[in-house]
Amino acid sequence: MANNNMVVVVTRQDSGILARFPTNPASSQPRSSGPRTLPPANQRLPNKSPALRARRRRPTTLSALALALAPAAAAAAAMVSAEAGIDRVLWTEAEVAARVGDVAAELEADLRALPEPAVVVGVATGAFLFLADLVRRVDAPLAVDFVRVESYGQGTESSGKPRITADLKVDVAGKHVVVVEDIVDTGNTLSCLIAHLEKKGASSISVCTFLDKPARRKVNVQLVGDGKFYSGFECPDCFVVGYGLDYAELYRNLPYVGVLKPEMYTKDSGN
Ligand SMILES: O=P(O)(O)OC[C@H]1O[C@H](OP(=O)(O)OP(=O)(O)O)[C@H](O)[C@@H]1O
Ligand code: HPA
Repeated sequence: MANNNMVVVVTRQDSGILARFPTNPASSQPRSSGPRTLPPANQRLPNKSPALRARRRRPTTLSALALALAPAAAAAAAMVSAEAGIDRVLWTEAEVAARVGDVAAELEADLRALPEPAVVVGVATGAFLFLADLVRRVDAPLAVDFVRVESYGQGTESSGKPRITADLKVDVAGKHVVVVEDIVDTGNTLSCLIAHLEKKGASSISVCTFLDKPARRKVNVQLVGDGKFYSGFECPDCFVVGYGLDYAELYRNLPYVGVLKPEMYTKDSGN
C-alpha cells in the first residue's frame, strides 16, 4: 500500500540505523504535477555557473542520495541484501519449484493410498519453506505439525547432540508420519527425531527431505514400518544456505540455494 510518509531506513547490521531517507514527496523534493514555471530570465542562473552546476550535482532521488553518501551507504546497501553474501547458486528458484513439484506428486500418490490421513511433521526452523510449498501441492488428506530440533546453533558443524526444543501438538500414535526436513547431513537430527516419534507410537515413519548430503552421513537413518525416503536434490559436500537453510539464522529467506562467500563465515564456525 502506498504510504506518503514512508521513510527508507538504511541500516548496518553492526551499528543500527545509518541513515533515513524520507520518501514523502512533500517532505523531500517538491515534485509538482502542475505546469512548471521558470523564474524570470533576469533571475535565472547562467547555464554554466558554478551555482547551477552545484545544484545539478545535488541528489534528487533516493539512489542518488545513497551514492552521494558513498562509500558508507554503498557498503550498508550491500549488507542489507542477503544476496550479497552468496558466492554461487546451486539451484535456482525455478529449479527448486520444479523439483518440489516432482516430489509432491510422488508423495501425493503414496498418501492417497493410505487408509487414513498422514501427519506431516516439519522440522523447524529449516523446513518451513519446503513444507509450505510441498503440502500446497499435495492433494491428499493430511495433518500438519512442527517440532523444533536444534544441533547447529550459530555454526556450520553439528554438535552431534540434537535437542528437541519444541514438541508436537498432534497425537501421532498409530499414525503414518512424514517427517519433512530441509536437509539430511550427518543424520543426527533425523535419527533423534525418528526415535522420538517411534516412542510416541507412530505406526510408520517416512522422511521427505529437500536436500540430501550423503557424503557427510555419520548415522544411518532407519525408517519405520512402510516408511519411504523422498529427496529433492543430492547436495554436494559444502555448507549451503537459502530456501529455509541458514547460517547463524540468516539467509533462510533466499528463494534459491547457494554457497556463501568464505568471508561470510566467522572464524569459530568450523569453516
Ligand atoms: O543431519 P544433521 O547433521 O543433523 O543436519 C540436519 C539438520 O541441521 C539443520 O538444523 P539446525 O540444527 O541448524 O536447526 P534449524 O533447522 O533451526 O536451522 C537442518 O535444518 C536439519 O534439521
Ligand atoms: O549445509 C547446511 N546448511 C545449513 N544448515 C545445515 N544443517 C546441516 N547442514 C547444513
